[in-house]
Amino acid sequence: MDSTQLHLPEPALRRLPWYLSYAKLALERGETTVSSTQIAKDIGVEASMVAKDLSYINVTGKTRVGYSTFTLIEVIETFLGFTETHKAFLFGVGRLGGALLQDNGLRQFGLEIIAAFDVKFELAGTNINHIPIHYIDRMNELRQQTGVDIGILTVPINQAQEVADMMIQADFKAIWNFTPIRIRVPNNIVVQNTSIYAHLAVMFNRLRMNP
Ligand SMILES: NC(=O)c1ccc[n+]([C@@H]2O[C@H](COP(=O)([O-])OP(=O)(O)OC[C@H]3O[C@@H](n4cnc5c(N)ncnc54)[C@H](O)[C@@H]3O)[C@@H](O)[C@H]2O)c1
Repeated sequence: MDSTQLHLPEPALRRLPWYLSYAKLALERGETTVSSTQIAKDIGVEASMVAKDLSYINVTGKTRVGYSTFTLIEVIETFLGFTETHKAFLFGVGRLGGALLQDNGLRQFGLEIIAAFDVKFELAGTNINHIPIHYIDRMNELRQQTGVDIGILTVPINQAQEVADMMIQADFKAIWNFTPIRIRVPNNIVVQNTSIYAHLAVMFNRLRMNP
C-alpha cells in the first residue's frame, strides 16, 4: 500500500463498496470495461467524484474506454480487504446474532464467523448455518486455539460492556458493535458501531425535506 492510499478520505472509502457492486454486476452482464460516467449515473454521484475516489487507490481509466472491469473489482476488493478472510467470533445468538450467522453475504465481504457464544445452555452444542455455538465459558480456550481477534457483539444492552471487557481481556483487536451502547475500550482496540436504526432518522429527515 503506498502513501496515497493511506489518505483515502472516509466518505470515499464508504463509496468504494458501491463501485465494487456496480463492477460485479457489469461483469455479470459481460461488460469488460466500465466508465466513471456509467458508475456515477447508476449510483447517483458526480462522475468526477468517482474518478477522484478511484485515483486514490491508483485506478486510472483510459479515455473513452473506461476502467477494466476485472481490474476494478480486483483492486477495490484487495484495497478493502475483501480478498482476505477475517475470522470472527459472535457473542449473543439471539434474533440479530442468529440472523448474522445465517448471512452468507458476510463472507463475500471478507468476514467469516467461525464460532458463536451465548449464555443459554440449550444453545451450546448446536449450530446455525454450520457455525458451532458454544457456552460462553469456552471462549478463551477457542480464542487461543484459533487466534481469532475480531468479535461481533450482539448481546442485550445490559451485557454489552461486560462482554466487551471479556473480549478486551482476551486480547481481541476489533469489536463490531451492534448494541446501541457506546462501549468503552482502550485506544488500541478498533470499535465499529453499526445500527440500522441510525439510518432511519436520516431517511425520516430526508422525507421531511422532500415531501
Ligand atoms: N445495530 C442494529 O441495527 C441492531 C438491530 C437489532 C438489535 N440490535 C441490538 O442487538 C442486541 C441483540 O438484540 P436481539 O434482538 O438479537 O436480542 P436477543 O435477546 O434476541 O438476543 C441476545 C442474545 O444474547 C445472549 N446473551 C445474553 N448475555 C450474554 C452474554 N453475557 N454473553 C453471550 N451471550 C449473551 C442471550 O442469551 C440471547 O441469546 C441488542 O443490544 C439490540 O439492542 C441492534
